[in-house]
Amino acid sequence: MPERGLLIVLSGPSGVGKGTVRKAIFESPDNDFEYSVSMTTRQKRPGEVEGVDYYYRTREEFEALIAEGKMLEYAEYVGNYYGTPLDYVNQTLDEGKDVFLEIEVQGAKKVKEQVPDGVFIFLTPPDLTELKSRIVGRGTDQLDVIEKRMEIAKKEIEMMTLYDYAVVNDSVPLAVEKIKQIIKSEHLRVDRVIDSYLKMLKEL
Ligand SMILES: Nc1ncnc2c1ncn2[C@@H]1O[C@H](COP(=O)(O)OP(=O)(O)OP(=O)(O)O)[C@@H](O)[C@H]1O
Ligand SMILES: Nc1nc2c(ncn2[C@@H]2O[C@H](COP(=O)(O)O)[C@@H](O)[C@H]2O)c(=O)[nH]1
Repeated sequence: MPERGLLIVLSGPSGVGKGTVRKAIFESPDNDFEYSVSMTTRQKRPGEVEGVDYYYRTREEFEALIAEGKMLEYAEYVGNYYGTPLDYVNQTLDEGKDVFLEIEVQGAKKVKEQVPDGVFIFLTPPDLTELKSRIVGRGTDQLDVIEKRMEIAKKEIEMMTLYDYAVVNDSVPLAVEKIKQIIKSEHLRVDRVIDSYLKMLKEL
């Protein structure tokens, strides 16, 4: 059986650039992570594709999946549910592949409780003014939603202490490189490689 893969959680406030950084990581020719597509009850935005950006479900469908224990985590964010389907994550980790989640902070906290040996990376904005201008510049949200996202962002930044690493997203290529380096180092941690060495010693 292959060694179980690593669960990588990229989180941080709305608009910091999680999606942009994650897409850049997955577009790298050397990428070998598997992306866990989330499920949401929010409306599909122009250009988004079912099964690629999200699985779009009704509230009733989402709540049924929660009741059946099919979500690794879920959170309600600005009036919609967002969550990580459990089976895909477990199957892919069991195949020895690293799974990458891009989720908001409440959900990341729940994942940490269940998978404490995951790698938890908090993406931070250079400052709050820049964060707001990124959300406004993206042009996907009405003013009231932008204000809600900014209020939530301030509380989320306070939760950074729950994470293993903080990466400032001042430049996308630099943030991508730092995240790749973090994951490479995590793979070399003694507690991750010790089992294979112990097995080798037993076989001597
Ligand atoms: N390093 C950066 N410098 C300048 N702009 C950036 C940077 N990273 C991302 N952006 C821009 O910021 C905006 C928000 O990025 P993105 O949608 O990736 O954020 P997000 O954290 O995934 O947001 P949400 O959590 O709401 O989905 C986008 O317009 C994106 O192009
Ligand atoms: N807890 C979870 N949060 C998720 C998941 N998938 C995405 N998200 C986060 O939700 C907000 C809003 O996303 P948007 O697409 O409406 O801008 C953002 O912070 C995402 O990272 C998930 O499965 N669980």
